[in-house]
Amino acid sequence: MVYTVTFNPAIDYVVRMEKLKTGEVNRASYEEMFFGGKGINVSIVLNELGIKSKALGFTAGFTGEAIENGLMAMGIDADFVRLEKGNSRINVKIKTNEETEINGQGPHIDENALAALFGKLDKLKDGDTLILAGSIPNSLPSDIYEKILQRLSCRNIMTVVDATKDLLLNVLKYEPFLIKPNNHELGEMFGVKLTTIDEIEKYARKLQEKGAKNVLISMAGDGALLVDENGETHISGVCKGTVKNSVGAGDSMVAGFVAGSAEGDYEYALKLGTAAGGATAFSDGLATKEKITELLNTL
Ligand SMILES: Nc1ncnc2c1ncn2[C@@H]1O[C@H](COP(=O)(O)OP(=O)(O)O)[C@@H](O)[C@H]1O
Ligand SMILES: O=P(O)(O)OC[C@H]1O[C@](O)(COP(=O)(O)O)[C@@H](O)[C@@H]1O
Repeated sequence: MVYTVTFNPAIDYVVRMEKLKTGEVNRASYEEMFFGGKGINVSIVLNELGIKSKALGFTAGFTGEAIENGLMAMGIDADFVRLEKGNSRINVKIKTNEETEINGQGPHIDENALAALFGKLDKLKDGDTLILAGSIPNSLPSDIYEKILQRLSCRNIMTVVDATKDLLLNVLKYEPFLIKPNNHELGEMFGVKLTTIDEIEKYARKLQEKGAKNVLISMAGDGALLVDENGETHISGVCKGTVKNSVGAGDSMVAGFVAGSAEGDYEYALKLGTAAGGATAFSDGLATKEKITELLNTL
């Protein structure tokens, strides 16, 4: 069974306008809402690819209820811990000729709620896959992902971590199966600006030296680089199309890679991940199976 954990689910409120004028009233030419947060996005795209997962994490208030109902309507199995106070986030994504995002902090997660999540994670069995994805609310310490992996380390569970900075660096010693920072996040972790593919590979290998098995570096419109667990480097192709909304492209890539590695080798996993990422970038919402297949055939 595949489990995703989203500590900080969100409703993604996407608005389009020609130009964003700060300090003025702006009127949107398009608006849409999507149920998101990184782990949830991974569950949605896995579902498109025919892989059932259970979405875990925390929800709160009326927005949390809407997220739970939305996932149920999509046929996604979820088992969130309901927080007593606050509301799940509404993340604002403003599309002009560039993308501006305002991601909320998220509700407070207290010790009882955290213990409830740990109780659910304790039920994972050998052979299960656990995908930890996204930021954590400020109320939690930055070693929370590390604590989860430490707790699971005596079981044979395949782990995927899509996070940044310390949240990611702290887990590497538990040898996650896959990590997927983007090229900017990779540079940020080492305090450097990465401009060439050789530099990106060099720093991806540093993450592997710290313990990660497969290091997948996404590079938006420039595709992705994978250093696989056998030490081989793969450079993806690039999908061609018109970008509509790249929110969730990284999560889609994670879902595609996980689905692909269950079916074939790492070269295929990278292709499916690339197609899924591109399919989301070229759609108003997340990737559909149809769009992923269309792009996969071009790679
Ligand atoms: N504009 C684009 N054109 C083609 N593919 C894209 C585009 N944006 C994203 N993708 C695909 O989706 C993957 C993940 O996107 P990226 O923006 O790097 O992730 P994140 O959202 O985590 O920053 C990329 O590696 C690429 O394969
Ligand atoms: O948990 P974070 O880092 O605040 O990110 C949450 C946001 O990331 C997303 O999951 C999209 O992530 P990506 O664009 O990196 O795939 C949105 O759905 C959500 O609003």
